[in-house]
Amino acid sequence: MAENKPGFLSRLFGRKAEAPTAPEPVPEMPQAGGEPEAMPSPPTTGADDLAAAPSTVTTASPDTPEENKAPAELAGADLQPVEGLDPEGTNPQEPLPRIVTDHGPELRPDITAADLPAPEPAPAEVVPEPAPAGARGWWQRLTDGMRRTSSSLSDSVTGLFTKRKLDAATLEELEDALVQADLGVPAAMRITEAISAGRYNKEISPQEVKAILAGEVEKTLQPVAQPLTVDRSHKPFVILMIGVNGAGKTTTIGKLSQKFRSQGLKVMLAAGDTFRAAAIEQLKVWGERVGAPVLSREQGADAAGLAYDALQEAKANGSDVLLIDTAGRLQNKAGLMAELEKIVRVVKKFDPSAPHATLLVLDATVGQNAISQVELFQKAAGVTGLVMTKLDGTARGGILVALAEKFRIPVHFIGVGEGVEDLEPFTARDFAKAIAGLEAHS
Ligand SMILES: Nc1nc2c(ncn2[C@@H]2O[C@H](COP(=O)(O)OP(=O)(O)OP(=O)(O)O)[C@@H](O)[C@H]2O)c(=O)[nH]1
Repeated sequence: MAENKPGFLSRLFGRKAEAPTAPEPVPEMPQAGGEPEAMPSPPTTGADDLAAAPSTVTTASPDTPEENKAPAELAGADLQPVEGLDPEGTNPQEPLPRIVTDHGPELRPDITAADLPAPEPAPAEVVPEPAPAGARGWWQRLTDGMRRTSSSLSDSVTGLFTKRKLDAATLEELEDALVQADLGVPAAMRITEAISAGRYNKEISPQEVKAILAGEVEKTLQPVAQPLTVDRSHKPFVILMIGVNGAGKTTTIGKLSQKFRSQGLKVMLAAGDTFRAAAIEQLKVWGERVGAPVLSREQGADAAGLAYDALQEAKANGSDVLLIDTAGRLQNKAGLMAELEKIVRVVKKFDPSAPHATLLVLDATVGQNAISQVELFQKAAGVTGLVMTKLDGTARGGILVALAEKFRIPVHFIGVGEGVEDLEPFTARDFAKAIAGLEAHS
């Protein structure tokens, strides 16, 4: 990673630190070497170190016109065209296909089975089995999940501060370790300065450094650590799930539904990722598992129309929460953005206050690239909250600190594994302690 930061010494001697203007997009999906087009899409593992795995990134050929190239923000997205899909998602004449509802009435009795194209068999998608309930406590799940980030930071701290005086070189190395863990330059500088304050040229124990680190991280995260509250005055409370493909939207919908169901809420799901048949199937499996009806149509159907019908049905059947899945890839960035804008517009026609929450799902393994994803989706759909997934698959968990510092968007949940239980409400103190490698009650 090439982030520019003034060194500790130069700051000490007065060179003014410049805050970084734009983060450098870092494409993070593993590349198996040069030409990924012909590769089949492998299942996403969440690990960021599988250098030998075939790439899922679609790379533009040199002949691709500039406007059709995938933007850096969609690094990791699998931008494949789907025949018959309106690329801009704006065709009002698009015929409405029959609605397939797993539980509940058919909404288009005027269209019969004979009108339908033969269903395309969807490739099977593995949906992880739920972990036995109560197998691990929340702290255990959090620290297990955060182990790669915390051990990388905590090893650096222990290595740097064991029986060593706190001097400029040590602080510089600490700053580098914090930047490597994706906390961002401003936070890394602030933390280093907090650690050096009043202790310069003195000995400081690794434990003390970790405590100061945790305190500073907590201060940054505190304002954004906000629970997702379902406002019961909206029935249904509509949650739009957005994010690039593979970020973990569908899985997070499953995990969230489980939480809502266990609170006694009636939940309905809309399979708005009509781009990929497997995504529709995956959502149905989750729906069955958590006991939530899923409204879906066939692959390639108009996602905005489906969202509208889902809202109508959720209202009719008294659902408390409607979760709408969306595609994370389309032909190009313009297509993806147009589809999201259209979904929001159409949902508002039914209920001007909806969507009541628009959650951007971010994959922690993409590191700094998460910053450009927030900017992109913010423009298209107005993000109200973040869910960060796959913190268990990366040492780059510090990206949440950089995001909090830059955007101040609420962070509701973090994903620390593939199981249904592995979605933790985001709390600043716990996350800060986990990242610094401290015990729960230290
Ligand atoms: N390790 C880990 N894996 C996760 C987590 N959340 C999701 N995954 C996995 O990430 C992969 C992609 O998740 P999906 O839910 O299919 O992602 P999506 O954003 O819906 O992707 P598309 O349907 O392709 O748009 C799946 O294998 C999930 O099991 C997490 O917190 N930790």
